[in-house]
Amino acid sequence: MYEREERKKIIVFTGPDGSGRKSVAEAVGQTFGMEKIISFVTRLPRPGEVNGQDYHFIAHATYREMEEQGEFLESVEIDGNLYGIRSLDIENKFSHHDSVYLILNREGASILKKIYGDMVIRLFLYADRRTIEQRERSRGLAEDVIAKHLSHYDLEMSYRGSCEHAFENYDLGQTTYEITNALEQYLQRDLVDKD
Ligand SMILES: Nc1nc2c(ncn2[C@@H]2O[C@H](COP(=O)(O)OP(=O)(O)O)[C@@H](O)[C@H]2O)c(=O)[nH]1
Ligand SMILES: Nc1ncnc2c1ncn2[C@@H]1O[C@H](COP(=O)(O)OP(=O)(O)O)[C@@H](O)[C@H]1O
Repeated sequence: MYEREERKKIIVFTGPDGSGRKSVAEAVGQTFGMEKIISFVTRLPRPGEVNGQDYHFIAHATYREMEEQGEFLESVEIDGNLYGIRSLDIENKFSHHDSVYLILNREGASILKKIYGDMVIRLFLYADRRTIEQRERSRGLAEDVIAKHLSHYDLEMSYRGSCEHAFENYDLGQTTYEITNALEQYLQRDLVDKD
């Protein structure tokens, strides 16, 4: 039992918005057979976002009810929207998988670290502000969203030194390769033959 608990890991992808956390997390998640913990959010879905895949998109009142019931492990407000992780989701995923991953801002990452300690590995991704701005624009994000994201840039960047690992992300393939190598020490690869 103790040995199994030791194997359980929570991989947190953090860093400024637009640094590539989601793109890298999806690739690395597949390699290790890790399950993503999907957050609940009160913001509206953007074009292309899928409910239950990107987020659980819920009404503000529903979020508050869940919060009152004590369902959230952590809950934060970002630019007027509420974001939270349900405790039950982590427990359920852990009953079938040894490792899970999340994409969180610095606040969420530090709350999880406080709760789960050594089980949490924080991977900090970053790129320079100009590159991030260009990426977000070519991704088609609205100008007001880009501006809000950039307004958090310096604060998010200041979290780098607190994280277990940090990766500059300019070449997606290279970053994914480096993160996969770094995670080998914590996780076993999903060695299922996909041919
Ligand atoms: N603390 C915390 N942060 C979250 C949660 N879900 C998402 N985030 C982060 O909060 C920020 C949300 O920004 P948003 O404009 O919605 O960008 P998105 O990354 O495209 O969804 C991003 O940095 C997310 O990674 C959560 O449940 N808790
Ligand atoms: N190394 C990279 N080179 C070029 N574009 C990238 C790279 N990494 C991510 N992107 C692009 O940048 C945008 C933001 O990436 P995303 O993974 O959504 O970031 P985050 O989850 O950190 O906000 C996306 O359009 C993505 O395709």
